[in-house]
Amino acid sequence: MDRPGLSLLRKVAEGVHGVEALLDAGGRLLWISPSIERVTGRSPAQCLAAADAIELLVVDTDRNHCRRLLAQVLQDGATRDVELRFTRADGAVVWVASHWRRVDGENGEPAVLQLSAEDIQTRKETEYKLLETVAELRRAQALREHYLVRSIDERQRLAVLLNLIRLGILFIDNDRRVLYANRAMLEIWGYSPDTNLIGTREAVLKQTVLPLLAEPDVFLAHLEQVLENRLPVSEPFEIRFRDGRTVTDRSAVVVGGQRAHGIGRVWIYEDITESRRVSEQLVALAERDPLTNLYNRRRFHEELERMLVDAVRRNAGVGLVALDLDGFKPINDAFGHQAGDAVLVGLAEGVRRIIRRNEMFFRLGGDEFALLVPDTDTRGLSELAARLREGVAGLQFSFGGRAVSVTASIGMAIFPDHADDAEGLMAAADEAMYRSKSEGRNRWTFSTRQPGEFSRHSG
Ligand SMILES: Nc1nc2c(ncn2[C@@H]2O[C@H](COP(=O)(O)OP(=O)(O)OP(=O)(O)O)[C@@H](O)[C@H]2O)c(=O)[nH]1
Repeated sequence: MDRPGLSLLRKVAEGVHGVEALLDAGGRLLWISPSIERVTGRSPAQCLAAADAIELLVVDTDRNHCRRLLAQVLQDGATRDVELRFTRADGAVVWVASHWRRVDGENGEPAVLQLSAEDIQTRKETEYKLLETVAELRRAQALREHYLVRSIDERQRLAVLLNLIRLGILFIDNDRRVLYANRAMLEIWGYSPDTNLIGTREAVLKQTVLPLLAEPDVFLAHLEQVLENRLPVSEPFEIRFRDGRTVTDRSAVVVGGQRAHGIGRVWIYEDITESRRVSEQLVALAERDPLTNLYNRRRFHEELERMLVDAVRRNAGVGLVALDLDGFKPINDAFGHQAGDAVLVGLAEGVRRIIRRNEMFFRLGGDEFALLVPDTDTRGLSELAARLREGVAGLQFSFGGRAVSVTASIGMAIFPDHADDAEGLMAAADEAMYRSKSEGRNRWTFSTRQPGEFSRHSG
């Protein structure tokens, strides 16, 4: 090639955009294009002055690979393309796409290596970002799947649990549609166990359940009160069913995870029929005499105290009537215990018929009875006593073909005329009753005590 052609070629080589370099077999730099300065911040002169250009320009982890490539390309003449990293003068790393090619010398000159390198840093950064984004997406996806599996498991566990418990659970969403109902809810409200209520409107539910209720209007008013007032938690409400069941309901607004306002309302139903029956039975056992079903001595004391407090507040009188059967033991002895029982039951029924609704009759034990009479005075109590005496004496029994009757000795005292407390009143009525006994039985007697005169006449 002639000289002008050579200088033109040099100009072209020096003006190339990418980096072009020539290296000998020892890795020494023979020539490098000025573009190296744009890519690495090092001038061609600095590069040429370096004893080992690979060490100067290539990051340490890629250097050995470069040296091997150099040897291989020079040896077999096959071109190679590889992405590697250059180090910049400021310490930063620049990715380049490099092309390695052997250039054979003319006239016996040794072959040299032509290295062409394109700056691909921007592309690499984009690639990295993309990879990071993909990795992030994969992690998020894995996490979502993990939580999905966990939430399905959780839901299964919850569904089994909710179907096992005896409380009815109903979840109504903000569109007033059923979102969830457990088995106990279906049972309480008379649905078959396989009914699917999900999506059913509240209004439709109402239509099916109202006919089951003893007081549908009361229930509707309760629903309205809870829903209109948007009560966060409603108080327990008793729902009475026509078949005799009693169910309580309570409800609460459910606040969603992300929404500040509620996402619906959960209703809890509890059938308390059985527990109510048992507790009523227990109360009855505790305060009633099993033979006559009259209130017992325990309830007598409670009522006496209560009536006295009430009487003081209202400035009224309370009458206490003590009633003891005459000659009861001989009935037991002659006709047996069962006959005695029949007399006690007959007496209870007979007295119940005589007394008014606000008067309370108690069996204190054995053949001993008591009556509490609110708002009374001497005259009222005398009239009652007369009716009682007659009523008892008029009771007719028949045991073993023999007609049997009983009489009662009655003693009376009035609060506050004869006593100013419960104990005093009982002592006064007892004393009067014993006077009836000692004066011939089958009669009624008033106490002669004065308030505060507790034990003067006792004994
Ligand atoms: N059949 C029966 N007898 C009872 C019951 N509780 C107590 N008694 C009996 O009632 C009798 C009460 O004795 P008393 O008060 O002396 O009998 P009474 O013959 O009426 O004597 P007076 O009151 O003096 O007339 C006793 O024989 C007890 O065994 C009961 O639940 N059933």
